[in-house]
Amino acid sequence: DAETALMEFANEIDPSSLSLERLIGGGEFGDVYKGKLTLQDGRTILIAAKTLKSNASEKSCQDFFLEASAMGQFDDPNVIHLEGVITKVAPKMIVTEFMSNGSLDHFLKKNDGGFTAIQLFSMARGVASGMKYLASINFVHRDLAARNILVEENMVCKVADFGLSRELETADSSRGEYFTQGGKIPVRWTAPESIKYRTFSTSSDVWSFGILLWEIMSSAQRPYWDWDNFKVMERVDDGFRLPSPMWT
Ligand SMILES: NC(=O)c1cccc(Nc2nccc(Nc3c(Cl)ccc4c3OCO4)n2)c1
Repeated sequence: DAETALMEFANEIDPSSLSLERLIGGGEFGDVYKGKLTLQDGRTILIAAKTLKSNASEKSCQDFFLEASAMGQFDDPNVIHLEGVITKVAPKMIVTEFMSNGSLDHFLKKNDGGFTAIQLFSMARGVASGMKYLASINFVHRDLAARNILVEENMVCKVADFGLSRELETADSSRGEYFTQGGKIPVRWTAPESIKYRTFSTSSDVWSFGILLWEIMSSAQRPYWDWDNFKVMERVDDGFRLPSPMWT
């Protein structure tokens, strides 16, 4: 199960080496804090710690540790780095490197129009590089969007938030598809075949990357604007595609 997998891919952090400073976000499973971690070599690094609510369901606990065990297997400069987990005392935590500029959608909105084309392309390239790495190890993200990309002090972008990602379980390796049992699908970012047949693949992640590029070039406007999800699905099925954002 997820906790067994976790032990193989994640360090158990001694809670006494961790200090939490401020709340930086809230999520489905719990809150995210900025903090400091003292490493075994004595160095102190900035970290982010995602906590698991004490009243979390068994499924939430499994999903929480699935995300951590996924991150623990990754090793790429454009994929968020897992420092470790706390599982032996409450609250359970996932601890990662700290990305000081937060999520890409907020970063783009906050700096609306303030970036050069080179800066925007550099952010896009970083995401593409992280996703190329994930595809090379057969990981399908399934929720690639600007909200799930984190931005470092030097504007380096890293793929994060693997709550929906799954290792490719390919019945038919030539097609490399993952079948999902159910659960919410982020319609505006999801490929038509994934919505229709609930099949996800590296190809469907590429579709999501295209929507993310539109977000980058439009200062994180909402894809398809104020259309409801049914109109998005219907019009995309009919061949509609997002227009190039106006970029002066
Ligand atoms: N500057 C800010 O105010 C700020 C706001 C939001 C996030 C971060 N930064 C930030 N840095 C790293 C990770 C996260 N969030 C996150 C994710 Cl997405 C997945 C799993 C996990 C996380 O933290 C520990 O485990 N966040 C910084």
